[in-house]
Amino acid sequence: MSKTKIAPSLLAADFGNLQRDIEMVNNSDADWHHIDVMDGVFVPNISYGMPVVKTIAEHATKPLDVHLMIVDPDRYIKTFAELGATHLTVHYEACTHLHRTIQAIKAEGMKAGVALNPHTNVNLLKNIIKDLDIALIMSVNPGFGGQSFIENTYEKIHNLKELIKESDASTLIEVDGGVNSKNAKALIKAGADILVAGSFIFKTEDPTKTIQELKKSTDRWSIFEL
Ligand SMILES: O=C(CO)[C@@H](O)[C@H](O)COP(=O)(O)O
Ligand SMILES: [Fe+2]
Repeated sequence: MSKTKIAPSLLAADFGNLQRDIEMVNNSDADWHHIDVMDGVFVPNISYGMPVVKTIAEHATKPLDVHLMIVDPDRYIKTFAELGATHLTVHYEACTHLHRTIQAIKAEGMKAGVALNPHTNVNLLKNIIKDLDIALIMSVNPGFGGQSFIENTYEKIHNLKELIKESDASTLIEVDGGVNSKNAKALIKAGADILVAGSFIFKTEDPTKTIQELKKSTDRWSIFEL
């Protein structure tokens, strides 16, 4: 099993000190910056738009994992590529022509991901899984940070892992929402490759240390203990 990646979600950062928090992630053991873009239509919240993503991209030194919670994401694929996104994830529930959307993301030189809401069955990815770099399982309803983890996520990850194996695909499984040091081990055991964590990291006194401890544990679990 390869090492689990940690992607702090900047949605939980202090926006009054955004540069400081981006630099904290740059200088930490984290692997990616996770950037949540919400439109107030697909989800009942608006996070931030292009000028903020541009600022994040200017200061970030690690891959930019952009999670689009917007309707009709095709309209903005090129823009996010120009802004510096390295990974672009769209929602299954927001795309009519998902295959075309994934092709368009790849054509812009980005890794392509599809996110599934908690109610969406992982088997719906069967006919596209080989084309996906990432499948993102939402472990809360998208739209807000700081929500409680939904327990049937483990089963969904397990089933998705089976689908990936059966299909001979190399898709990575990302989990997003309510992730912390208590559920991380079981998530990795179920098959998660990337853990997104917002509140658990940014709402602690020393986020750098929280990332360091999470990374140390996940390295140990993914390599030696599972
Ligand atoms: O996409 C989302 C929410 O819609 C996430 O990326 C959250 O930002 C994760 O925050 P926590 O649940 O870890 O606080
Ligand atoms: Fe997210």
